[in-house]
Amino acid sequence: MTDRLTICRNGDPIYDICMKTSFDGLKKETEAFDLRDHKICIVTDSNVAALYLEEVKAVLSQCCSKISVFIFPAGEENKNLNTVKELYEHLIREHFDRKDMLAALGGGVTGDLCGFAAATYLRGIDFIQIPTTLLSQVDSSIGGKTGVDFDAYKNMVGAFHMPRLVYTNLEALLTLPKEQFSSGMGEVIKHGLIRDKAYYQWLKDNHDAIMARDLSVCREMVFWSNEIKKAVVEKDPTEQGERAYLNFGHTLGHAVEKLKDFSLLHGHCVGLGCVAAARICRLKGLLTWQEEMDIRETMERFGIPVTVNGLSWDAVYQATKSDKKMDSGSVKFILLKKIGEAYADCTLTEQEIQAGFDAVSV
Ligand SMILES: NC(=O)c1ccc[n+]([C@@H]2O[C@H](COP(=O)([O-])OP(=O)(O)OC[C@H]3O[C@@H](n4cnc5c(N)ncnc54)[C@H](O)[C@@H]3O)[C@@H](O)[C@H]2O)c1
Ligand SMILES: O=C(O)C(=O)C[C@@H](O)[C@H](O)[C@H](O)COP(=O)(O)O
Ligand SMILES: [Zn+2]
Repeated sequence: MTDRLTICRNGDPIYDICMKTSFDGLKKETEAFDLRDHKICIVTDSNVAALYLEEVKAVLSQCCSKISVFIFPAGEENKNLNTVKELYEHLIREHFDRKDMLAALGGGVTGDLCGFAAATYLRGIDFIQIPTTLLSQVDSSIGGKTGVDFDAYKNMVGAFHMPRLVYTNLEALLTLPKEQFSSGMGEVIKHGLIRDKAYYQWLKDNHDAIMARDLSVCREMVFWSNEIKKAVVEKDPTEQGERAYLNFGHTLGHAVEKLKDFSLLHGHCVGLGCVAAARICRLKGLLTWQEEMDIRETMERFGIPVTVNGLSWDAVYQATKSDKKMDSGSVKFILLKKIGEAYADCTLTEQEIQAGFDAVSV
């Protein structure tokens, strides 16, 4: 199996996704950018810094004249404009110019935040993604969506800004806490549900090896998810249409994430949102009862909570309507025509959406 995918636009290559089992190959990949007279700022969070910063710094310093480091406290609650402001201040202090580069070393929080700073600092500088969580390896590092939360509204401020490279070290999965691994599985299962029934089946068949983090099976999984995301974002890079399918599970998921003050993980909220959406699909006659239950049980088997407590429907509905996915006043909801095929529905009534929420609310 090849260890590389290339993201293209109109048939022209834009950037590569490399899947390796160490950070060593970063040297060769970044040499291509000829940074001998330029600087790189590694942006990372406090947890990842303790694990991987020194190793990555040592590799990058072989092909770049100066390495600078910006470390912020880990957690979704820091994916905001305050942290971006601190990063801008750091870059100004360190005299970063348009030819210098940022490197996002970490999970989706780091990638989204660093990518947004790269999109806006000096009207845009280059950045690379070095994703270290399952979620960031399968989803957030690819496709150029960058941004931060604003007033706890998810990704309310952002930009499309493509990385120059995505360098995935699968071995980083081995240090990931269990709940973070299962959070990534929420997005992985989503990929199967919206686009590829065979992938969904393969995930169920390989449950034990995946949860044991067998790296050869994880590699196949990351590759398969990357292929799905590549196909979607190449066709619709700025979400004019089909890219919205990647938002399956997110409409209610984002509302829960916000209302729970980010105490629940993103991928878990997405999984919960997929279970709620599956109920709506079943009530609309698109999925059978068995299929709805299969989706619920699959999420549970991969460690994703399928219930949430303490949320009122009114609060959830208000938060849902304040998310970005509104279309001329209606909530744009992603549903499944069948397992493996998504579509966007702007006609759901409040009662239909509430029936979905009832499937997960306790
Ligand atoms: N841009 C996109 O297309 C996109 C797609 C999906 C999700 N997202 C965003 O991604 C974010 C979630 O990303 P995430 O789940 O990676 O969260 P995260 O970045 O907060 O990482 C999760 C936790 O794991 C730690 N960590 C990271 N790598 C580790 C490793 N190898 N070993 C041990 N610990 C490690 C981090 O320090 C953090 O505490 C959300 O903000 C979500 O909105 C963006
Ligand atoms: O890449 C996309 O497009 C996605 O929708 C992937 C999602 O998993 C991700 O959480 C994304 O950030 C959500 O999109 P948003 O526009 O609602 O922020
Ligand atoms: Zn997501």
